[in-house]
Amino acid sequence: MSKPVVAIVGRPNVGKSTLFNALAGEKIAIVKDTPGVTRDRIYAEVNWLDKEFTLIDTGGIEPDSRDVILSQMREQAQIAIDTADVILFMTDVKQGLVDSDSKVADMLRRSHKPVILVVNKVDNFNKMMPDVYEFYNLGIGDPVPISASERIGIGDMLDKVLAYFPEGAGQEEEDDRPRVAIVGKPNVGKSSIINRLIGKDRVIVSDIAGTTRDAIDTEVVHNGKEYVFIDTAGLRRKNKIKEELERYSIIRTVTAVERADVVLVVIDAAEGVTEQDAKIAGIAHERGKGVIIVVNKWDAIEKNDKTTREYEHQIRMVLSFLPYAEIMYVSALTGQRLPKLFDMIDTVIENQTLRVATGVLNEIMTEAVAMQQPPSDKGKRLKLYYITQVAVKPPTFVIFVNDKELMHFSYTRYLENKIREAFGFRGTSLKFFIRERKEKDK
Ligand SMILES: Nc1nc2c(ncn2[C@@H]2O[C@H](COP(=O)(O)OP(=O)(O)OP(=O)(O)O)[C@@H](O)[C@H]2O)c(=O)[nH]1
Ligand SMILES: Nc1nc2c(ncn2[C@@H]2O[C@H](COP(=O)(O)OP(=O)(O)OP(=O)(O)O)[C@@H](O)[C@H]2O)c(=O)[nH]1
Repeated sequence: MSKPVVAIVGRPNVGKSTLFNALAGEKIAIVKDTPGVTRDRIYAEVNWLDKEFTLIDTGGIEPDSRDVILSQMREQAQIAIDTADVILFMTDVKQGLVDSDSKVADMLRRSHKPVILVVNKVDNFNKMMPDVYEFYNLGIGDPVPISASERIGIGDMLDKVLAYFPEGAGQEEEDDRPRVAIVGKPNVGKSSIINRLIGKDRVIVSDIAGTTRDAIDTEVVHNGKEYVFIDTAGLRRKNKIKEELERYSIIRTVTAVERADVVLVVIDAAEGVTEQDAKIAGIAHERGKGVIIVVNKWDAIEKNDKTTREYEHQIRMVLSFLPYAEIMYVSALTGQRLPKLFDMIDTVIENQTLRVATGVLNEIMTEAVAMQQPPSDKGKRLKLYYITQVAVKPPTFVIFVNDKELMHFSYTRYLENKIREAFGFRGTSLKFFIRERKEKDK
């Protein structure tokens, strides 16, 4: 079972961003070299009483008239219904009950999704409770008073959220079939790839960006082995302003990537690799998933003996945070190299779950330290005592040192390269935690 998704829906100015920040806290600061992904606070990881969930903010557009507000709220609510396990429907005790609140409440009620009615800006519970009762009129359950800015009532609200999580949420899936998410900008050929892999036309593929349908999990059998493809093609919501479409596409990508072992980041060869591709790839990287960059429409470009190298160079530059990612050049149109994708997926999954024995790791570390002296500062030199692998998916290592401050990013990167030289780990990120240990308890 993957991490549950909680979505916030509500009118402008009710305090969604404030609650988002209160819940996400510092955790939203993500790896610095991943471009753009969370700067605009579309989603964050939240940890409450040892339960983890992904929080998404479905809103964020400045509305200018009543009609626009309502239509945007419907849109937000629809995104929440499509993607979330629990919906936080946020209202504002100061604005009181508004017509659009009732309309959205009707929509949420019909969806049969768990909804928690949050009444914000109740900065003083004693004085303001009578105003909160008015919200019972929405008919979607008990209003939960909070003050996002004063951080009152948030714990009780989160308890209610957690109560809706399915048993075992956030834990390892029993199903051990490889799960592969196909992500990428509109029109790069996601649907076409999956149709080719399945061998029949499953969905309508069209020339207009954003015209297909919602994500579907598809089972594909290759050489007698089952795979589950999670595909985000078809941002079928038309006539959207660019920002909104992008927000929606990021939410969809996040929720698909969350459920996957390996992510195929599809790029259009004819367009080349763009910043938007980097944003999407960054989501897979942040989450420590296996990553294969699939350069599609390889049939559509003119090639000579340098083309592949030039493409690779370009990709490595724009996606510099993903040096470990595998790259494949395919064509959904002709089927070129698509069957090879399965071998690549198998390899990446093996690498994601590879465990290296502690003895071997420490040999590598000792040798690496002998070859390149660890950094020092003010006469104090970094000492590395011990390394051990503590987790897989992604492979995660803990290094015990004398002083954390002395462990430079570049030295960690150097050790990572040494480990990769020995074991490859192609297609997967590696995580490192640095812990201090006093010399005497070594
Ligand atoms: N008194 C009070 N004000 C709050 C509270 N929470 C948020 N606000 C204020 O309400 C205003 C709107 O808050 P935001 O968090 O930006 O609201 P939002 O829903 O994200 O707004 P949009 O981005 O327009 O959708 C800000 O001025 C906040 O300071 C609260 O608990 N009490
Ligand atoms: N030449 C060429 N065209 C392709 C290839 N793959 C897809 N296309 C075309 O690219 C367009 C978009 O393909 P889709 O599969 O709908 O793309 P998508 O990524 O699923 O798009 P959305 O549903 O908008 O997210 C269609 O016109 C396809 O025929 C390919 O390998 N070569």
